[in-house]
Amino acid sequence: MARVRLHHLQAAKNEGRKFAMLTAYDTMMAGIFDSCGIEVLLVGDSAANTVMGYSSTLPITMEEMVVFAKSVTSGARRALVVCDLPFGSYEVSPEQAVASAVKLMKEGGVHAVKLEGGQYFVPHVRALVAAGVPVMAHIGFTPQSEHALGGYRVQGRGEAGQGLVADARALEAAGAFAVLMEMVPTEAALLVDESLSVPTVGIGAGGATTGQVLVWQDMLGLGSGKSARFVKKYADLRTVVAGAVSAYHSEVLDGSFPATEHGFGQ
Ligand SMILES: Nc1nc(=O)c2c([nH]1)NC[C@@H]1CN(c3ccc(C(=O)N[C@@H](CCC(=O)O)C(=O)O)cc3)CN21
Ligand SMILES: CC(C)C(=O)C(=O)O
Ligand SMILES: [Mg+2]
Repeated sequence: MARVRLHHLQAAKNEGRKFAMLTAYDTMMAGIFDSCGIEVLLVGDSAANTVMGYSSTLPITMEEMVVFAKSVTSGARRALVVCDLPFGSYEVSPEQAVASAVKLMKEGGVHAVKLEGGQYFVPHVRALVAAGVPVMAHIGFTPQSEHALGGYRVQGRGEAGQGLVADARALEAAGAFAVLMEMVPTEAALLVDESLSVPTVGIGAGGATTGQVLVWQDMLGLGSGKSARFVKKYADLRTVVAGAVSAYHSEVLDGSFPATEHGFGQ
């Protein structure tokens, strides 16, 4: 199958079809998701949480993102691979944004980048697009600004919905190929989607967006503890993994693993 390209995502919007996006951070999971037909893989800075154990996405570095990006692109044959620009790698200037994106494309092999923020980042998006870097914009709840936003909370309620529309339109005009919305009211996301020609992607943004995205450890039930309202658990991998690992553990202790067939003859 040929690579998913930007115009395929645009065609989905134009023709009223949907596409699915899922995070990936390593080559094996990327390969599985790709073979399932997931259109877009996101090398999310959520790797800071899901892989590295940080409590926010702020600490992850460019060097670390490059490692995850390389791992994902080596496992993805068909999916479009989008990589988050991590906190601190683009805000300073359009030039900084281009330098960071070029590194992720050159060393990580990704096809596009995603950056968090509204109208303020129009010059950054313009510079990236001019340099040949496809950009997905991320508005609504932007985890890299959790301290500025005052915590993990829904954005764009009431009057603020118009602010989302203004941001989204400005980012589209700057050349963003898609706009992702995180934790915004369903009605606000619908309004944004209707205001844009480019596709939208949602996480906790209702069903009106062209695309949906989830963090894979959330949707496959690998994590412990309570997950966000927008997560649907499609599997309980934590229980599956714990069961298998416990069986291995007890078989090693009681000597039933390895059996004869796991050993080599003379
Ligand atoms: N594992 C994981 N899943 C994610 O979806 C995710 C990350 N990590 N890291 C980066 C960002 C942060 N995100 C998150 C994480 C948690 C909530 C959350 O706990 N939401 C609560 C409270 C919402 C509120 O108070 O309004 C919820 O119940 O949805 C939201 C967004 C989304 N992203
Ligand atoms: C939650 C998604 C949209 C993301 O940005 C990430 O996984 O880092
Ligand atoms: Mg992210």
